[in-house]
Order: sequence, then C-alpha cells, then structure tokens
Amino acid sequence: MENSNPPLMSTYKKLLSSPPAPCNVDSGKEYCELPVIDLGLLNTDRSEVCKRDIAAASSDWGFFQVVNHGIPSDLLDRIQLEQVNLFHQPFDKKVLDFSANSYRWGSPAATSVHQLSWSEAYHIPLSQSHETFKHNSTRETIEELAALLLKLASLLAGILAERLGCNAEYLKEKCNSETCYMRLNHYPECPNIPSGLFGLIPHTDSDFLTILLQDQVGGLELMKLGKWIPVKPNPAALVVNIGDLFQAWSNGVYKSVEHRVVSSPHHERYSVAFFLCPSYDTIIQSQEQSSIYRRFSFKEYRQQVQEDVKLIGYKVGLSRFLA
Ligand SMILES: O=C(O)CCC(=O)C(=O)O
Ligand SMILES: [Fe+2]
Repeated sequence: MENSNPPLMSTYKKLLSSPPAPCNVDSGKEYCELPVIDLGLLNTDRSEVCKRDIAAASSDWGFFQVVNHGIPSDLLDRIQLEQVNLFHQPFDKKVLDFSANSYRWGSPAATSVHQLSWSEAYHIPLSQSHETFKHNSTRETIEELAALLLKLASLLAGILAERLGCNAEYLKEKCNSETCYMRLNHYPECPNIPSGLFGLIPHTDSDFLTILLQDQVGGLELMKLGKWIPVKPNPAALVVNIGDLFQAWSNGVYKSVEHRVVSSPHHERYSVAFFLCPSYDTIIQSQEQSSIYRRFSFKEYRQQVQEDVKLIGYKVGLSRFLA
C-alpha cells in the first residue's frame, strides 16, 4: 500500500534525535470546564443572557463551546468521512493535486523540535474551494459546511460587536464567502519521544474568530492563567475562539488566547477549523479614545505575520501593532 502520511519522520530525523530539549511539551493534566453556551436560547426570552454569556466567555477565556448550533450532525459526520478519505490518499497525490498554498505539512522553518508541527492540512480559501476539490461529493460537503459555519460565525461576531456597542452589520459586510478560510487538519500518530511533540505549535489565530470541529481524540490545549489546559472533546459541541483581529478591534476586551495541539503516539486526530476573516483592505481599529493597538489593515497584519515566520521562525502577532 502506498504511504499516505507526509515524510515527517525522515524529514525531521535530525531534530528528533537531537539531545532532549530543555522545555518539554508538558501537557496539561486537568481538563477544564470550558463554558458551554446553548445557542438554542437565542430564540427564547433568555436570549440576552445567552449573548451576555458569549461576551463574558470571550473576555474571560477567549474560548467557549456552543451546543444547539444548528449544524446538522449528519453533515458533521460526512465531513469527517471526507476528511479521512482525503488524507488517506497517497502522499504523492496530495502534493500533486493541490497548489503549494493549499496542502501543507510539517514546519519548513523549524530549527528545533519545539517549532515542529506534526501535522498536515488543507488550507482552503472559501473563494477557491471549487478549484481545490475536484471530487464532487467532497466539494459539495465542504461548501455546504462552509456556508453554515460562515452563518454561525457571523451570528457570533454580530453578538460580540453589539455587546461592544458597535455596528453588528460591519463585520458581516467585511467577512464573507470571498474572504474566509477553512482548514482541514490531520495529526498523524507521532514518534514516542520523551519531550513529546506538538501537532500544532502554540499560536493565536489571525482572524476575528474561529469555529473548530474536533473528533473525540483530544489534544487541543489553551493557555489560562499561565497554564496549559486541555479541552475535553464534547461530541455535541463546536469550539469557538477569539482571534487577534477581535482582540484589537475590541481594544483588548475579547482575548485572543494562545492554543496548541499535543500529538499522540497512539492515536491520529482530525479537526476542521473555520476562520472568520475580513477582506484584505479592512481597517482594524478600536472605537475607544485610548487604543492599545494602532490602526492597521488586515493585509498589513497578514504580511507582517508571514514575514516574521519567514525571518525569525515564529509569529510575533499583535504586540507588533501596539499604539
Ligand atoms: O486542531 C485543533 O484542535 C486546533 C486547530 C487550530 O488551532 C488551527 O487550525 O488554528
Ligand atoms: Fe488555531
């Protein structure tokens, strides 16, 4: 049988056999009770409570889970099947079929084992899903899911904007099916090295907000009060997290929190992430008099992130944009 996983082991052999690094992955031990928000309440007389809880979780945690989110469970099952089929194609086919910008694996800039992401992904600009996926059923499932996730993300972003006293329509105009992204992530089983390995290195997301569908394997961890906390998979819930753009736009009220994925030597893992991004010309600026961050465009932000990753090996993020 042809090999479907990317050649992570042979490519990163040298990094993996270097002497044990001083900082272990040191996975969080206690699962957290990430707030669970019932979106069904939005259609009842308790909708204001629900909106308040969404805003509170975005400030306190930068992360929350949503149930009764309206995405049909059979669609979620279908995307997981499509994802398994996509990633189980022979590696050579994955590389050939997808443009350099769409299929990714490993960490080309890694110089130490802690900068290495033991994963592969399809990064899909929604505007290009028809070009990216030639197989009809895959494309249809991805487009159906993307449309519903865009609706859900816009709803949540609108609520968060409204709680800040801002125009909820602004984000809906700026973030649409031409500007958002979806990423299909696959974390193959990793070698069992003493310091552990990341599936995805610690990072914040460069968007307004992200909606994540994860399988039941676990491995996602978030930073809270200086500790890494694992998020226990909940089959009924989607995970939502605030990205850098919302932190800047809200003048630090909503938090873009660092998160990572810890790999397992025993189980592979799959997830789908939807990124609510605006058009490149969108200006990110808080309405407050004394703003923490200077005014910047999304294009400027993306370029700075890409430049930092290329030149220094990691994303610096919002601290580059302080006022
Ligand atoms: O797979 C996960 O749980 C997290 C994915 C993630 O953080 C991302 O794609 O930015
Ligand atoms: Fe992320």
